[in-house]
Amino acid sequence: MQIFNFILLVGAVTALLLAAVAWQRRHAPGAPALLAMQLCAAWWLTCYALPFARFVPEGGLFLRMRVIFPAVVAIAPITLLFVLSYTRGTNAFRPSRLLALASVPTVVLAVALSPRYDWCFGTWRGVATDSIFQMGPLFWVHSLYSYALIAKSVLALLAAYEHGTTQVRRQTRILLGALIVPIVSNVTFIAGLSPPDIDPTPLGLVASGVLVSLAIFRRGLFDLVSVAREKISEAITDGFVVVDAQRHIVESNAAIWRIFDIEPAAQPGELLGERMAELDAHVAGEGYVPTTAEFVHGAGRHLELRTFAICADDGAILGYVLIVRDVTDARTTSFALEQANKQLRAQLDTIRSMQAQLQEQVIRDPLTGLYNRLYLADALARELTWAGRTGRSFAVVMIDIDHFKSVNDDHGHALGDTMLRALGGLLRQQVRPTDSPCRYGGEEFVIVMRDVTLDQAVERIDDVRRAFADLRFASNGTDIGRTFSAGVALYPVHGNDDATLLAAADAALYAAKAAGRNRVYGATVPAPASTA
Ligand SMILES: Nc1nc2c(ncn2[C@@H]2O[C@H](COP(=O)(O)OP(=O)(O)OP(=O)(O)O)[C@@H](O)[C@H]2O)c(=O)[nH]1
Repeated sequence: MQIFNFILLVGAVTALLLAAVAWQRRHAPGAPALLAMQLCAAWWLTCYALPFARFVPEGGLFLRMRVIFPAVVAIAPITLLFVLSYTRGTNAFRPSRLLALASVPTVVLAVALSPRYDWCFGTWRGVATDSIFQMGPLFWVHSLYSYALIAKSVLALLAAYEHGTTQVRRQTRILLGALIVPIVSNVTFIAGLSPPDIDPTPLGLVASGVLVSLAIFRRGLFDLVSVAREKISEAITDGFVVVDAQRHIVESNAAIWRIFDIEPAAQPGELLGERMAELDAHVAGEGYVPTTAEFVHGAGRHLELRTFAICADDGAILGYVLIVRDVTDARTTSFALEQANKQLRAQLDTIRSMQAQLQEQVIRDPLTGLYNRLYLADALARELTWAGRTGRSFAVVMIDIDHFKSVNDDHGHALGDTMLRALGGLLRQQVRPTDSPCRYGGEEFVIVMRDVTLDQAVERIDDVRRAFADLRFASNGTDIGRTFSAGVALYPVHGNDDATLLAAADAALYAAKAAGRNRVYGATVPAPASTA
């Protein structure tokens, strides 16, 4: 019996040592739960090792049971928490889940410790060391609940084993052993296979502690994973911070503090909003949605933020991961590119407008500003197409200033130019936007007039004729003026192509000149439309 007690005490010390190791690695997934697990085991083993029956002969064993109870009821839920945090890689749990896990043990503990209802849990028959424990209904509720949780833990470990790496498989193999040994010893006790006054469950816990030490020290249960994670998190240039559902900082890497240029959090648990308010806004409030955002921090630092929620199986949010990338360089480059693009676009606009100017120069007569002969060819082709398609008519008018040679000869070339410009101005003013007035060459002008009858065209040109005849030009103290003659041909009456129409208009002009000048003749109407 003394050897048995000695083994239990050694087991208790081992459990305490394991709890100390777990405390040192308390940020590793599973370490806090393992710490609690080992404290329970140490408590259980110590109570078992102490000779209660010797101190209190009457009911000493029952007293021992009562002192052990907190550890007995807590160990299965804590084991499940250990396995879940190890397999999921996080120590974060929803409070409602923790409460649900604690509910049955709390009720069992309350009933078992109450003197009135303690029989529900079990009774001791016999006296002192010869007593035998008779399990009550609550004992079975507690046992079933504990076994359900342990079964869930075993299944979670098996799943981790199935999907895990070689390293994880080695660890889970040992952890499965550490779970199964106490189960076997406990089943032996419950099934009555062990001596009635000896519960081998604590011995199972001792063996379990030995296996867990093996997993920690030989298989790097916490070290390998956390060291690798640390190395990776410090090596990556993106900053990250992990917060719980209440937005307390759980984990972060050096890059995030570098990016924000602030002192790292001394220890986990600080509020994100107090350290990095810009980030907090993206995960605060109801109705979280994953974010990809860009914002400017401090003096022109461009930061790109991505957020993810960490969710429980039922979708409830346990926390958030925020990843921040400094994209200042990329933005500066793209800004420079944008500027260069702007400049290029401005240059392109200049080239385009110069091109348009050149085009205008190609089709314009520089003296009068009217279209030139080159444009006339295009205008006539366009009108022919339009008239052919619509079945409408158009007129071709040819104008020639009368006795223009004498203006040059008697008053100088400059006055001749002024007169040509004046007629150009008149034509521009008096024709419709759809008409095309052109300088045909020398003192000859051609106008293409869209959608007119012959009479309308003659009438309009006659108005211009009168206006031009009224113009006076000063020369050496005297006023001089000139008139023009014009011939009008109509599509399709006088021709179906440009050459025929121009020839018809020219013939009418010739007739007008021959009839005494200063008049407008329609091509088919020999009689003058008007005379001066
Ligand atoms: N000032 C000036 N004169 C021009 C220009 N182009 C042609 N001329 C002159 O226009 C005159 C044309 O005269 P003619 O063809 O003989 O005809 P006209 O004197 O007008 O006589 P009719 O047409 O028969 O009434 C010539 O003296 C050309 O030198 C020009 O751009 N500027």
